[in-house]
Amino acid sequence: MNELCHIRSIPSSCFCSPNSKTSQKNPRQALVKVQANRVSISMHNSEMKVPHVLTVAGSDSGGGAGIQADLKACAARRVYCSTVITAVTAQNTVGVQGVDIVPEEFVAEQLRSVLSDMHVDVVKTGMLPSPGIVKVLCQSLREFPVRALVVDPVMVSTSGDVLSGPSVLAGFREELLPLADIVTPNIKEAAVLLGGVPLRSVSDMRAAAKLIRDMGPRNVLVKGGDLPDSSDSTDVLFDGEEFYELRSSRVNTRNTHGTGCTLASCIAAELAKGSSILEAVRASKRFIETALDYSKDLVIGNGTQGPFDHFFALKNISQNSTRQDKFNPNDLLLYAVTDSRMNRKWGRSILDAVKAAIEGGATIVQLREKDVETQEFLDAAKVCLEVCHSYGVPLIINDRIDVALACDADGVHVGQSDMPAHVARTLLGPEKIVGVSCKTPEQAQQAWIDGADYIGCGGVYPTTTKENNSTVGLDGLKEVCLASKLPVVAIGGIGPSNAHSIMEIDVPNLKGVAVVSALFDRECILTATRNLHSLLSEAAKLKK
Ligand SMILES: Cc1ncc(COP(=O)(O)OP(=O)(O)O)c(N)n1
Ligand SMILES: Cc1ncsc1CCOP(=O)(O)O
Ligand SMILES: [Mg+2]
Repeated sequence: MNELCHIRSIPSSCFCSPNSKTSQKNPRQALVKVQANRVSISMHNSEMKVPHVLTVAGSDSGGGAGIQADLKACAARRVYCSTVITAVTAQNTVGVQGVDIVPEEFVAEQLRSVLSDMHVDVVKTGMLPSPGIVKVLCQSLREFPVRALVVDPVMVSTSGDVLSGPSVLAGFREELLPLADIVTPNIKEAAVLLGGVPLRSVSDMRAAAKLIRDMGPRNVLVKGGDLPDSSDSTDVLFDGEEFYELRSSRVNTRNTHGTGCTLASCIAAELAKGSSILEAVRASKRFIETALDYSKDLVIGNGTQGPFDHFFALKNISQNSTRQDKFNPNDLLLYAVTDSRMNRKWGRSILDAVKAAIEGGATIVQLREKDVETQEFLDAAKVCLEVCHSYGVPLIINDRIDVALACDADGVHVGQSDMPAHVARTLLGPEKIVGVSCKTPEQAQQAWIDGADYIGCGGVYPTTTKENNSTVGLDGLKEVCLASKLPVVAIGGIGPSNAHSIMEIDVPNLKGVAVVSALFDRECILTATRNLHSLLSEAAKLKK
């Protein structure tokens, strides 16, 4: 049995377990526990919960990986991050020019400074360059238990330079991994942990995950980004019972330096916020995919592997715009729009419909519930939001700004005769997503002025889902796209038989299709969504 508390075995309302040594060692936390007995830190009469990750890793002078990546990842995920530095590397986008290992006594002192004073939820480890450092870390974790331990078994840099030699392997296998809640090797690191047998396929990754789990960690994520000849990046998560194959599209870019550190830090940050392992991994993979996509053309350094931008969400702010762009236009690829009538016809709850669509690959979801009572709509929106967020998928509410505000949804979609888009923007603030329906170039230009994030253009083809809805056809769709800088999603009568003709329109801001009946008026939503998603992914690749 692991000495660390398992993340799922602790109720989210309890930070310090009653037997936690931390609460005895740290008078401030003990005070908090007695006074408040819940997840909070008392400060000047106000209570503020601060999820906290401690990263134990090496410094990268180039700023792309290591401690620097961890700090940026945690900040981007809105989690506090403290740092224990194990080594200082002289490093850039070309490679690692030098490594200076911090003496193990001083690593121990840093650990004590942080853990004896601050309430750390999750420890994440990166470069652990000597057996002595692995040992002092394990001692500290026993002395100051935390809620979860994420081990990124960093051994070789992206440039191929060795960061931790084979001397640390025994400490990893015997002491550190048995304490870990999750370990995140890439295929090379998994091979090293298992004594050198190379991994060449997803089935090798599954076998490796099983063998590594036998070393003691509760979950193993084998990252397949380096597998040759695959168009997707597939990672295998094994929790001792189930295997999950988690896919993301491979972004064609040189800027991948620091992805391993960032992924592990994001997982740690999500665990610190209370997510389950599966939710944390899913959200983190999605974060990396989006960050790489936004950063694919960045030029930092002259080497072969550049860093990427963790703060893509602030992109528009840094470009002097007043609008904060937390929205990724690529999310519009497969926009699933629910319909209460169809759910009723097939005897499904809104939640079941949404779950199936997300499982099938929907990249954004809209609740379009025209004839449900407000209370029912709000309750459904709340549970759907949880599910959507556990998959990193945004949830948009159709028409009802009040419902969007009440459940803190990611945004709203309004039509030309609904609440005007500029009013929706004012009510929701800069961080939420506002989508607006447009049929004409004039409406498309106004959508930009009003502060919308995207345009829904249609009906492109005739539909029975929306009554009295005139169609714009492929030409009308193209005109709307050309009239605006905003990303556009096509809607109306779209399904597997005609989605390709939409995606073939040669305009860069046409990002995907929004679909109701081709997903929700089907016997199996999962299969329908999966089929359409694979078709759209292929079409999007051709567009790039
Ligand atoms: C993505 C997307 N595009 C367009 C619409 C249509 O919205 P609207 O014109 O307000 O019509 P209703 O959906 O409210 O009937 C949409 N919902 N989503
Ligand atoms: C909401 C909406 N707005 C324009 S067409 C449409 C309905 C799209 O539904 P379907 O995908 O079933 O044709
Ligand atoms: Mg509407």
